[in-house]
Amino acid sequence: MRVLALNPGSSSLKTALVQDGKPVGWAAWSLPEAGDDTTVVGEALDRWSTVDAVAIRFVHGGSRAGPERLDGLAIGALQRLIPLAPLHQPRAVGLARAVFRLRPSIPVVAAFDTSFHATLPPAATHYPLPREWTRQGRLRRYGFHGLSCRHAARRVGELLDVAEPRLLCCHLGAGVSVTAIRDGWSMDTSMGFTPLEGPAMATRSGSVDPGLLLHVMRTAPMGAEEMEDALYRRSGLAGMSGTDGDLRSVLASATTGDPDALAAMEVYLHRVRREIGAMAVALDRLDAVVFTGGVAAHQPELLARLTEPLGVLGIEADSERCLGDGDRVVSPEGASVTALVLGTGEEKELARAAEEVLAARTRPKAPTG
Ligand SMILES: Nc1ncnc2c1ncn2[C@@H]1O[C@H](COP(=O)(O)OP(=O)(O)O)[C@@H](O)[C@H]1O
Ligand SMILES: CC(=O)OP(=O)(O)O
Ligand SMILES: [Mg+2]
Repeated sequence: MRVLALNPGSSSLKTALVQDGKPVGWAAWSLPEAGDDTTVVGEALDRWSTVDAVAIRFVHGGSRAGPERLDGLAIGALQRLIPLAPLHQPRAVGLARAVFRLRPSIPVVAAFDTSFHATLPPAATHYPLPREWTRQGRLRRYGFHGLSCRHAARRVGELLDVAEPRLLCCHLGAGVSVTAIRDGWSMDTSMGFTPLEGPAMATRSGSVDPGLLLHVMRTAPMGAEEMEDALYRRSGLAGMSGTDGDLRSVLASATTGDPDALAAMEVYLHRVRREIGAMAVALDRLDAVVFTGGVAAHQPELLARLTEPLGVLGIEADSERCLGDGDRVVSPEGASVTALVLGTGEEKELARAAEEVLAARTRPKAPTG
């Protein structure tokens, strides 16, 4: 099956043609350079003319436990989740609508970041808020980067000779999260109700004391839109350093001795380390730590600096090994935890989801009686 995978991230739009599980074509844009949804989809469908299905990454799927085939009704339901993932969900909805417009006969499958975390233990999903707020089960922690985590768990299973591996998946892209995974199951994760919780990100604040936000609301009153803009688009590395938040820009400013950029890097690394520590306690032992996402792929030299103070958890990365290519072990010989850099497998997981959903639809029904 030839699946066109569409992966709208917060700083990029990645597309791939995946044939029988193997990516055979790839195109990516930095945002905001990518054209409008119809142009992107039109170009992809022209480039890879024979496509059996389109798979789209939706970061928020609410309580959906697995991928699903989209129709107009389903898109409408996903559109209602836009306020819970304002950097991602509008583009995913727009891409789906563009495929329907341009090629109404191609099946479109949505795969959700949140589905991987649908089985999180209750203690990891529940917010300590008034019962009246949480009773319906909607105001809870959902978790994100699930397609990336699923791929990381799959690769660790293939690469390490360990039964029921316990691993941490550190996704370092424009969004940043850390997830504890036990034998393929999510045990805890740093992102929550929205992809705003957790470490500092490219333009997102990550976790801040809610009391600080209350204070700001009182002293500099602003509406929800303005607060959303500040927390999602004007905070994180961008807000701290005065750059666009791309790690390349922050590192370039830090190299010139810019004090804000230097401080931003320290805060960024400190907050990722803190989440690594927090997630480790969701596992009864630690076999592996995976670094993935654009930063792990393109700034692997940062990983030795990131892991330097993590010896207390047995996590180490060797600076020479970090500089290698492809999926690789970066921990030194004899380290108690295997540290790996893995390519981000979201597009492969998208294609797999489309194959699963469409195979289930065409499979003949088992005879009854
Ligand atoms: N070609 C590249 N060269 C160097 N760094 C890159 C490159 N592409 C991405 N990055 C780094 O990866 C980060 C974005 O990660 P990525 O996972 O692609 O983002 P998204 O969250 O949009 O999916 C950027 O901040 C940048 O530091
Ligand atoms: C969920 C999320 O933050 O995704 P990305 O890193 O692709 O922006
Ligand atoms: Mg991404």
